[in-house]
Amino acid sequence: MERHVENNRFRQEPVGGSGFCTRKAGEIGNFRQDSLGKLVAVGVKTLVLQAMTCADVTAAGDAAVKAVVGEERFAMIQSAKLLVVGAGGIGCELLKNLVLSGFREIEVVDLDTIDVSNLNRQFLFRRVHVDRPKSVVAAEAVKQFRPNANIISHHGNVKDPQFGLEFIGKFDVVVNALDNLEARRHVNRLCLAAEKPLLEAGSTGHLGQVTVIRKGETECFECQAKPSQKVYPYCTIRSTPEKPVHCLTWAKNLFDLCFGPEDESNLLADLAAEMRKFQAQESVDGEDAGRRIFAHLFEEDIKKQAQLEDLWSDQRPPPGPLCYEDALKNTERPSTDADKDKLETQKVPSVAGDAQGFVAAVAKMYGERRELIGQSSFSKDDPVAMDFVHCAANLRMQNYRIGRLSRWDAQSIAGSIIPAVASTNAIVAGLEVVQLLHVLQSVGKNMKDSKARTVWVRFPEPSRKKILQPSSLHTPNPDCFVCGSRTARVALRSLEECKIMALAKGCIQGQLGAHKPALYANGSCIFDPEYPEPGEEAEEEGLHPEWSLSQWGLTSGSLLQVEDEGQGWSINLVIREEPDLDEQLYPGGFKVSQWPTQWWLQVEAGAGAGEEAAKDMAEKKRKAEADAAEATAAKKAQLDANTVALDD
Ligand SMILES: Nc1ncnc2c1ncn2[C@@H]1O[C@H](COP(=O)(O)OP(=O)(O)OP(=O)(O)O)[C@@H](O)[C@H]1O
Ligand SMILES: [Zn+2]
Repeated sequence: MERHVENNRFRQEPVGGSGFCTRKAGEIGNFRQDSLGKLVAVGVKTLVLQAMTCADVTAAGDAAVKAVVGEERFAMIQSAKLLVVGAGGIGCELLKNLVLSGFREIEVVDLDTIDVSNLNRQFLFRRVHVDRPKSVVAAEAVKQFRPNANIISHHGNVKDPQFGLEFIGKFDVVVNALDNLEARRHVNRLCLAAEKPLLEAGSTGHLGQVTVIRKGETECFECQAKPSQKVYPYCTIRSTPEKPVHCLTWAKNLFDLCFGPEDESNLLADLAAEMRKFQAQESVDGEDAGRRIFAHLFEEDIKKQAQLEDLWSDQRPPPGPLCYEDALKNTERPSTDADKDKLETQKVPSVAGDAQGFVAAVAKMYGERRELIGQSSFSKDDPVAMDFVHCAANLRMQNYRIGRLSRWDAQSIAGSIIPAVASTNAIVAGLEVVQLLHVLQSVGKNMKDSKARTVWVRFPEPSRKKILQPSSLHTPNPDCFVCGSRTARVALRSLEECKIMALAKGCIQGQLGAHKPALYANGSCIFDPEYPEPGEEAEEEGLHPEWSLSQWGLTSGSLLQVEDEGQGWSINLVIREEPDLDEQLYPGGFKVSQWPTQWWLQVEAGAGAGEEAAKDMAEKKRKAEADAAEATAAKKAQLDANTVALDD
């Protein structure tokens, strides 16, 4: 039995009540909460599900669809050019629905290959397809339903440059079936820049959502802040873990620290120099490095932590160091009666197993993965990374007397996994097609006058016994830094200490979702994504990624322009030094907020200076925005000039 999971968490649930429009009889919201099976059977009047009953190919299918939607809509369906992003749980259902609904011009992008764990819910795939690209197999499969459909597949990351503005510009509508925030943010920005409508969808267990985004008319994907990942206080992770999740967070940071690019926002960045020592030699022996890292982290560092008397009490005893040889002797596995029905990965290993597993994972990184050292980052789907994190977290749990975990449980927690439900994906994909029809019919009209809605799938706690809940589309948030004011504030602890590369990576990429941002101050480029690390080439270009913000002449209140050409997105940043920025809440050293004018003024005025200060700030802000607009225009003119020169 394989584990089948997905992590499609994407949006907070609505607060309920206001904002939800009432359902009309016969529309998609007319379901009752009897069961999910009944849900699919009862009240289904949608085009999608009607078309799905027609398993047979081409003409008969087309005739059935035409009979349901009428000639005019059918012509619209047949000519619409669609881009589907993602061919996983929702994407497979979506592609099948689209071709059975008569759509013929479809391109699909997916970066992944088929894993055996996908087969229980991604019904276009079979065991023989394992390891083949999802986009290619999905396109082949749905073409069998409708051989007259023109389906083009792309095996690649939608963030790659070939899927930029020009590519997106070819389509009438983009339909997302993704599972992660970064890719969604990226496609959102591309669609805004290319002025193409976007259908956004996601599911988490029994919850799902579909919504419509059209520039200037509806909220974009980033108009509302997304629930951010839970942040644990730095000292809990670094010194006083109490729960397995604290140790797993530590281990994920450790993996990135050991095998990823330099990152000052890593919670264990203070260990970087020591870890680099283990990697310093040209031909590091992986096993040896593993044992030395083991001794450093689980024995020596723990001894030091145990000596910090202030941290420990009777309720919280100091951690116990673990030496490698002793760990190898501890071969007993904690087992229960229930264990006999479990898979091996569902059982907790012995401490010896964890110690050997840790060293083996390090050895693999230095063996078959050697050329990826310095470029890797933790993924729950990467077996070597997951082995490393599971064993490292368990060894730390042993240090701190916290109950260790099976690999299964470690993977669930480390990947924030909520099991995928195939029915939810099917419902969400069906709703996407319904909304797609509304969007196509709204071309040239105001979105407000269309039937397009955000629709929530809520189970097992539906609102007023309705599992499907439509709500009106919201107008854009004027303060949104992506589609609205385009100005954000970043507070940082120290301009003196913060390097420009840390700002670009930790804050502008990590928190603001930029893909490859270039940073400008006073019209000059101070960070170029082509030269993200210090080196001779960067220096030749007059760039110094390792310089601090004060070395670049920035002061509290300075204005920066961020340009992300790949995303067709730009933003103005006002930076502000806040030495008291809470270290626990903002371990990366940055706090980002949008530019809600009133709030800014209140904070500044509230700091004591009264109305005068408020006026002063308003004037400063006006000037800052004018400067920003001017600088952006100057940069654009410069870019245009460059383009002409190159073309010549
Ligand atoms: N940046 C991206 N570019 C292209 N495709 C992407 C990108 N990010 C995610 N995807 C694709 O989106 C799909 C999402 O599908 P789904 O949520 O079912 O995830 P999964 O990877 O198939 O399942 P699981 O994560 O549970 O193993 C995946 O096929 C994934 O490869
Ligand atoms: Zn927005």
